Amino acid sequence: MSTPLLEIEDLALSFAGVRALDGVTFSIDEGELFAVIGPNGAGKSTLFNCISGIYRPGSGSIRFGGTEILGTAPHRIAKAGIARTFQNVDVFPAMTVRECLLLARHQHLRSGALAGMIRWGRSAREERAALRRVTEVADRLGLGDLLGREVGPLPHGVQKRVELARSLCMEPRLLLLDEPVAGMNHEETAEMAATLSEVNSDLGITMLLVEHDMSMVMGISDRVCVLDFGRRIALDTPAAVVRDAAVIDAYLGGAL
Ligand SMILES: Nc1ncnc2c1ncn2[C@@H]1O[C@H](COP(=O)(O)OP(=O)(O)OP(=O)(O)O)[C@@H](O)[C@H]1O
Repeated sequence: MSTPLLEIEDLALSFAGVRALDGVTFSIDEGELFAVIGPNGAGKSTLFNCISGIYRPGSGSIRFGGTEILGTAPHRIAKAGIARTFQNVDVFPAMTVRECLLLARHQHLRSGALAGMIRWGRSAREERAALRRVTEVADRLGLGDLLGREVGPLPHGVQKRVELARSLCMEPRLLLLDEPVAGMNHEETAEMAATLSEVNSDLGITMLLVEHDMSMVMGISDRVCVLDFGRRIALDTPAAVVRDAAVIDAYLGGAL
């Protein structure tokens, strides 16, 4: 059997006595669309912040592609292939969609400013490749016609797409999606769910999704992990999780 892409083992983190994560263990295989759900305060965002290196857990282990990443700086974790989107749209409003995506893509350009001045040939080639990649991603996410538009005035649902596009421009192996359909209407939610499924199956990008919209989660996820008060109370297929008595009691009774 191949090594899982992400292995979370016995992860624990407390804030002033509050156990935000309490011995959480699970692993995600390459290519999976994996969801983490649970009531408010269950520890979902804390988990994301531990994986992306923003929080340092008190104990446990996080292995990515077989390598321990716990204690690694956030920019190195991003460079290693873990990208994330945020619960609240976090894009620069005065930038155009193209500028926004190029900025993300820049992380992958090998030439720095000085190298760019000395070896402008390679730098120019990389810039052209970056533009090509940005255009491809924008087209895939239905943003092709909006590349020259400023992000600020765009509708919320489109801004969420720009955020997704930005993370895809980093060519991640693992994408952490923090409430990708929060604040979206029914139609936008259905479109985003279809896009995430496509990106997962067509580009083979493994996804870890946190989301409160249960019909969306259950419709697109391969497996679902349920947290409650920082502890894992279930880990199974969507069909099994919706029938789990502990999950219904802790969360789904209210969410469905
Ligand atoms: N920086 C922090 N300082 C203190 N307590 C925190 C901090 N971050 C999270 N917590 C606490 O840790 C627990 C888990 O919070 P977390 O935000 O991870 O939950 P969540 O599942 O993401 O909730 P939601 O669905 O509302 O986003 C909560 O009790 C929260 O109050």
